[in-house]
Amino acid sequence: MTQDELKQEVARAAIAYVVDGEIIGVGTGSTANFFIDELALVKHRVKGAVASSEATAARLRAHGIAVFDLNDVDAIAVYVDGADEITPGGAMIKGGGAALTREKIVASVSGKFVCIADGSKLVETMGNFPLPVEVLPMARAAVARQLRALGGEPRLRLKAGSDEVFITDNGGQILDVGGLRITDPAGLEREIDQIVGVIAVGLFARRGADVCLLGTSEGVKTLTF
Ligand SMILES: O=C(CO)[C@H](O)[C@H](O)COP(=O)(O)O
Repeated sequence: MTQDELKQEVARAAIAYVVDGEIIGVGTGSTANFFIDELALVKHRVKGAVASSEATAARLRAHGIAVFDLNDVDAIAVYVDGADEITPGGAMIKGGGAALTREKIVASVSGKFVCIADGSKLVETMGNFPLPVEVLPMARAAVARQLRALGGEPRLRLKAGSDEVFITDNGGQILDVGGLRITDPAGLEREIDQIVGVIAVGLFARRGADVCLLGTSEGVKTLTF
């Protein structure tokens, strides 16, 4: 099976977690896009969705799914999103698609985080995938120095195929931090969160996944944490 077929399988499996009559939290990225397309097939069952990015909001609306502002929503039962890496303990690196801050906010008010990922995302120790850190543009160099002091190798994210700096939905910039071997995800998350100028770090350890639907050649495996 191709990686895209595995993503589609887990996206389809995640529909089992949709709660009737509720507002669903929806993540960002190619796997989340497959989920949105599956959600569209059962859209009559849900009240609508809270989106973790402008791209996700646009895709939901294109399918005729109502998009709610998080400020108008008290609680979200289920949040469905992909990951760049996930450990057997449910900690994740996210933000390859640059939506880490809004993803973290929506996940923080959600009762259950359902991670959907192809099997290549499961790792014993995170860090092969450069850790995204969203920063205020004026603090970029100062934050980068502190990330270097933690042993990381930050690189400013550019727009694909261009020399222009990538700007997030929030007006932030992203430092992709290579060279880390993340043996204490919650500790590193806390440490990076404390750096002044950081908007959010793409480590989801203190609020990790509750369930991971992992796409493998033997079918969808369900990991619960
Ligand atoms: O965190 C994310 C976006 O900010 C995505 O969930 C992550 O990058 C995985 O993406 P994909 O489903 O395309 O592999």
